[in-house]
Amino acid sequence: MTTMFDISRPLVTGVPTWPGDTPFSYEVSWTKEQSGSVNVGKLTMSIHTGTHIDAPFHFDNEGRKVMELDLELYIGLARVIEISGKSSIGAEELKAFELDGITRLLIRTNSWTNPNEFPTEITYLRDDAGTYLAEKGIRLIGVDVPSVDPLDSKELAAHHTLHANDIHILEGIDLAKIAPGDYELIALPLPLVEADGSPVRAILRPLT
Ligand SMILES: Nc1ccccc1C(=O)C[C@H](N)C(=O)O
Ligand SMILES: [Zn+2]
Ligand SMILES: [Zn+2]
Repeated sequence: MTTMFDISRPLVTGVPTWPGDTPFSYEVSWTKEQSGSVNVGKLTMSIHTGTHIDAPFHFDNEGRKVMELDLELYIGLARVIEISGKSSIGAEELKAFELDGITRLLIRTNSWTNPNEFPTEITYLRDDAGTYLAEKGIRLIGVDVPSVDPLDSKELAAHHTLHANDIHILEGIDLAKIAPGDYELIALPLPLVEADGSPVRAILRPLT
């Protein structure tokens, strides 16, 4: 019996990053031979690599940092819906789904087709998605792509509208094997006091 689905993208040398962003690197900087007792690893990465959350400070200098976010939102009942083959998603597409009573919504767009390369085009959220989801009571949105906005967007309309409606953002989850339905989500950020986001280990557990 499957007790959990790992929806995190593996963090490994060569993992795709935003063009021009810091490459991911893990190295043993102090070997067992050198230290006499242990291997000690060193990690270098952009926070917006693989599966991660954005804190509002990422796109708003006055915005909250990771430690100020509400941890409760990253654990609990989440609904997975699938909306494939669209260039963008807004209120119109979302209206087709029953979202009453749902706090966390994960959207499987299937638009990041080759996980070994950074995508050139993704399904993004239109401006009216944030207002519609807020009306429905959604507080966390998760997507299977690196951004909720178009990849070349500078205005980041979806990020700002979601934030204005107090909807937290989870990006880069891997939903390729996840059937639509309800699950328990766990995707906790690290206690990075100053940070604009955090990598997360995201899992879904079937409801019992
Ligand atoms: N890391 C970057 C490097 C360059 C340009 C954009 C980004 C982003 O992270 C944007 C996106 N809004 C994101 O939250 O993932
Ligand atoms: Zn991000
Ligand atoms: Zn983002």
